[in-house]
Amino acid sequence: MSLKSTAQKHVKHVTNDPVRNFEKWKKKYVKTKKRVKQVRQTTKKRDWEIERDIIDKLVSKYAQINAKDAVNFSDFPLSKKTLRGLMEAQYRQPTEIQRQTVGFALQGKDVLGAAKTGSGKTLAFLIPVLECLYRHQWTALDGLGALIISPTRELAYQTFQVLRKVGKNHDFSAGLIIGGKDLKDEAEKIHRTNIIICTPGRLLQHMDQTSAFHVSDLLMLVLDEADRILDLGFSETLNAIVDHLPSQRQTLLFSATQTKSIKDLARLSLKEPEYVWVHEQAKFSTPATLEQNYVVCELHQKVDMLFSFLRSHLQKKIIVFFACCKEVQYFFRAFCRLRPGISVLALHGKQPQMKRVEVYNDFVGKKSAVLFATDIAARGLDFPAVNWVLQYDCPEDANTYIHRVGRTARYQEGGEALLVLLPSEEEAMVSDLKERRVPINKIQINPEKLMSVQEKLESFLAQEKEQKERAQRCFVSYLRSIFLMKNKQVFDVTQIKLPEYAASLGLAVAPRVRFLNKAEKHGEERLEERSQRERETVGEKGESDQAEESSDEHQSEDEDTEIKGKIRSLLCNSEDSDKDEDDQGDLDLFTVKRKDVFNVNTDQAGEHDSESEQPQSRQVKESKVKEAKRVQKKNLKVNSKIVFTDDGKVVQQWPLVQRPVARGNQDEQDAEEESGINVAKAKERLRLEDQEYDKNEYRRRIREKHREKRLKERAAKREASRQQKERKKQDQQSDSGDESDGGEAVAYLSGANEEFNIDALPDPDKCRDADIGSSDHLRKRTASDSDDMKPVKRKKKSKRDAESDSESSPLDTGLSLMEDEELVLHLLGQRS
Ligand SMILES: Nc1ncnc2c1ncn2[C@@H]1O[C@H](COP(=O)(O)OP(=O)(O)OP(=O)(O)O)[C@@H](O)[C@H]1O
Repeated sequence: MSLKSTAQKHVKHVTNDPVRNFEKWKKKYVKTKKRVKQVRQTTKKRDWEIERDIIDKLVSKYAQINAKDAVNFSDFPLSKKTLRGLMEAQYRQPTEIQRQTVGFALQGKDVLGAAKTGSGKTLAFLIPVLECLYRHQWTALDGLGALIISPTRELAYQTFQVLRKVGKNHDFSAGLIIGGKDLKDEAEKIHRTNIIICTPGRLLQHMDQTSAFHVSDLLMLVLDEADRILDLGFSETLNAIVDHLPSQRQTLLFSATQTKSIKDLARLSLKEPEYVWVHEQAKFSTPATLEQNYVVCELHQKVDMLFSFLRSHLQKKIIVFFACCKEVQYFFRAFCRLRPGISVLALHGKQPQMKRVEVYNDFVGKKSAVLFATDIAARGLDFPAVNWVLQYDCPEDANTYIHRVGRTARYQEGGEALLVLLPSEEEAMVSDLKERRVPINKIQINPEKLMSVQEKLESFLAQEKEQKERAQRCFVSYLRSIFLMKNKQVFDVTQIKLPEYAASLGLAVAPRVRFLNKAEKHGEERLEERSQRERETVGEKGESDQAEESSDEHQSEDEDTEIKGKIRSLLCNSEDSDKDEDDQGDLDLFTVKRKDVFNVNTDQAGEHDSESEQPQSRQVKESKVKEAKRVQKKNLKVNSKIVFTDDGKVVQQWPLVQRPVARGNQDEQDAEEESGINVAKAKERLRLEDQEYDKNEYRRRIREKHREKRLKERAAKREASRQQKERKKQDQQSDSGDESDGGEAVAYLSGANEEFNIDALPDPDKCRDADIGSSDHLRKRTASDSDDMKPVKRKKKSKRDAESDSESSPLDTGLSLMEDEELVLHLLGQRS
C-alpha cells in the first residue's frame, strides 16, 4: 500500500512538471545525437575516398568499353570533369579516331593512331591524358605526369589551347614549353607542371639544364605528328629525351601519315601497341571534301601565276606553302608592295616567337587573307575556315603534300588545293601522289588571265637594296632546297633555268650559287685525280695492266661524264643559253643516274635512306677541310654564325662577319655577300678597278695641265690687248674723246650662246672688279655690240692654239719622266 502510493505520487510529480520533463527529454536527445554523430564520424568517407570509389567504378567499366556503341562521349566511362569540359567546348559526339582509340588508351594500352587530317586526333589523345592523371589523382606535388611532344611551336601552342578548353574543370597544371620563351621563367615553374606540351629541343634543354625538373614519375608520353618527330630531323633529340623517361609508361602516337617502321617503334619501346588505322581501307588518303588539282608551270612564271591567283580569290582564306624561309621573306615583302588586294601574312621559322604567335592568332581571326608559310604550318594547325591551300613549291614527298592540303577541308568542311609543279617535277610527283591514293587532277592556267609583275618587282629591287638582297637570298635558298631534296626523280636542280628564274624575281643578274660551283669543282677535281691516277698506273704497271682496271674506274668515268654534262648544262643555262647543242644528249644520259646528282652520294639507288646519308656527310667533311685550307692560304676571314640569347643579346660573334670591301659592280658584290667571296672574281674586279683608276688619274692630270696652260695664255693675251687698248686710248685721247674700255665684260656675255666651256671663261673675280669699277655698265654693253664676234673668234683661236700647241709640242703631264713612261706603257698594255 505504501509502495503504490509512493509511485502514484512520483507519476504525478513527473507529469505535472513540464519543465522538468523537457529537460529530461533534452538531455536524452543530446545524448542520442552525440552517439549518432560519433557513429557517423567513424563510418563517413572522406572526399578523396568518395572520388576513389567513383574512379574505381569508372575503371571497372573500362573492360566493357565497346567503341562501336559509343555514340556520345558520355558513353565512355569518363570523369564528370572531362565530360563537362567536352560539353562546354561543344564536343558531344566522338569522331571515328576518337571512338576507336579512346577505349584502348583508357585501358592503359600503347596506341598508334592514324586518321586523315582534320579528323580530331588531338582530342583522341587529350581525353586519355586527362583521364589518366585523374585516375591517379595527380596533384601539383606529383610533378610531371604527361608529356605531349609536337614538332612545331605553333602546333604545341594550339594543342595547349585545346587542353585548356577541355580540361578546365580539372585541377592539373599544364605548361607550354617551346623555344623562344624565357628559359628561366619556365625553369621556375616546370617542376610543378603536371602536363607539359612541348617541342623536342626545348624539352631536352630543360632535361639537361633544369635541376628541379624530373620526369621519373611520368605516366604517359604522347607524340603528336609521330612520324615527323621520329624522322631524321629530330631523331637524336628524341633518343636523348626517351633515355630520360621511365620505361614504365603509356605511349600514344598519332599522325595522319603514321609510321609503321619497327625500328622507330622499338626506339620508343612500345608494349604490344594497338594499331588504329581509321582510313586504311578508304579509297583516298585525303579528306573526301577536299578538291585537289595541279598545274604545270615554268619556274619563272610562278610569281605571275601566284599574283594572278590571289587577284582572283580576294575574298578567300588561303595558305601558300613555299620551300624555304627566304622565299617566304622575299615574297611576303614583294606581295605587300604589289598590293594584290588581300591581307598578306607570313609565317616561318626565322621569325621571333612573339611574331609567330601574333601571325598565328591574326590568321585564325581573319575571314579572308593569304598566309605565306613554310612547312612549319604544314602539320596539325587548325586554322578555321581555310578555303584554299596553294603549294607554290613542290612538297618534299607525298606525306608532306597530304599534311599541307590538310590545312583545309577539316572536320566536315570543304576546301580546295592547288599544287604547282615544274615540268620536270610532274611525272614523278604525280605518280607518287597517285600511289598514295591522292585524287588529283591536272588543270591548265589560262594565259589570258596571267598578270605580269616582273617589271614591278624589278623596280622594287632597284629602289630598295634590302629587297634586292632578299631576292638574291631567295634565289640561292630555293636552289639549295631543290639541290638537297632526296628524291632526285622529282627534284632536279639542273633543269632550272637560272637567268629566267632570277629575272622572274626581279633580279637583273643571276646570283652566284656556290654549292653548284662546288659541285662543278668537285667534278673537275675528280676528273683530274682520275687522270693523274691513270698516268701513274701507266708509268708503274705498263699498258697491259691498264686493261685490267677495275669496273669501279669505269663507274667513276660514267659518273664524271654525267657530272661534266650536268655542269655544262647548268653553265649553259646560266651564262650562254645559245651555245652547246649537245646538252640534250647529255641530259638523256643523266636521266639514267639521276639518283646520284653530282656524285655527292655514291651509294647504290634503293638503299635505305639513313644509310645513304652517310656518304653525303663524309663528302661535306672533306670539302670543309679543303675549304678551310683554302681560306687559310688566302688569309680570308670566314663568315660566322651569330648566336643570340633569348633576350636578343649576341652570345658569340667570332670570327667577325666578313664584308667585301671593294667597290664595283653592285650585283656581283651583292651576290657575293649572299654566297661568300669568289676570290678569282674579286681579284679580277680589283685589277679592273686599278686600271680604271689609273686611267682617270692620268686624264685628270692632263686636263689640269691644259687648263693651267690655257689660263696662262689667256691672261697673257688679255694683258697684251689691255696694253694695246691703252695705247689706242692714249692715241684717241690725244685725238678727241672719252670712250671707256670694257672689252673683257662684253666678251664674257656674248659667249653665252656658245658651247659652254668652263676653261674658256674669263676670271670671274676680274670681271666682277671690272663691273664694279665701271660707272656706266649698260652703255658699255651697247657699245660693245658691234664687237660681238671678236672675243668668240679670240676664244676659238685660243682653243685651236692650245690644241695645235698640244699636238706640236711634247705633252706636259706634270709627272716625272719615269712616271710618264710608266703610264704610257700601262695604257699601251691595256689597248693591246
Ligand atoms: N568530336 C568532335 N566534335 C566536333 N568537332 C571536333 C571533334 N573533334 C575534333 N573536332 C574539330 O575538328 C577539327 C580538327 O581536329 P584536329 O585538329 O584534332 O584534327 P587532326 O586530326 O589532329 O588534324 P591534323 O592531322 O591536321 O593534325 C578541330 O577544329 C576540332 O575542333
